[in-house]
Amino acid sequence: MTLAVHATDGGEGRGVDAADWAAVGRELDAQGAALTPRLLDAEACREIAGFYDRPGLFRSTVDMARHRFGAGEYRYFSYPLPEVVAGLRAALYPRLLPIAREWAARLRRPAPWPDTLDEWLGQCHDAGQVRPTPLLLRYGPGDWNALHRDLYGDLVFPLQVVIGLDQAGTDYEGGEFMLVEQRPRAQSRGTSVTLPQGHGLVFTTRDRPVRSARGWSAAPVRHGVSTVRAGRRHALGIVFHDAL
Ligand SMILES: O=C(O)CCC(=O)C(=O)O
Ligand SMILES: [Fe+2]
Repeated sequence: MTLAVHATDGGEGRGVDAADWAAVGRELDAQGAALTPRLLDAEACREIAGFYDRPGLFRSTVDMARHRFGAGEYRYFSYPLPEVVAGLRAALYPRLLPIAREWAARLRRPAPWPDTLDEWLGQCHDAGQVRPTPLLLRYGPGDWNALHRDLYGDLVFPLQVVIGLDQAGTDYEGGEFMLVEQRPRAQSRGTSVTLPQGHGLVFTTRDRPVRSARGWSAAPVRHGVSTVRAGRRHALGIVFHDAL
């Protein structure tokens, strides 16, 4: 599918402030996912992809085949996060917060998220969720990511962002980002998105409100990546709650 890109000025590289966040919220309601304008230029994307070769930046490496998560590898950053990753995480959080709160209100759930990422991470850390969750993924031919949810404890921020770091069709083939939404009392809906380099895709971490006969109900959402057929694909994943 093609998702609309929401920029207020059409400019590239203007970062988080250039996005029309109200439009992102509407697109999330309609599609369950929404693209931001470009957040990182090509050079920044290459630099971040290159972080993968610096094991000192990471707390752990996951062999996806070994855990039956798919095939390929990803690495969780350690604290302190590289400045660009920490900056994006802190800048995106307050933009997604109104959407998170609105969703909680629709679902009549508590909205435990404070105004700043630092305060929210403080709550996570007090609850024992102390390990950083931003991650860098590297896929080669034959690699894929099974449908999953990035839940690491009771404390959950309901939205997350993935940034594609390569150019689809040039750097790699295949490797579409996939979402599957389980609809209440109905068959599931699938959506695939080819991540445009440097743009963020905002999507649902656990479940999202969908209209039902009597108001709203929560539709569980899983995400994954289809098999990369050629080349190499990197993605930066930004999750806002930390892990136990
Ligand atoms: O590689 C991707 O596009 C998805 C990675 C992922 O699972 C995530 O960012 O949580
Ligand atoms: Fe994920």
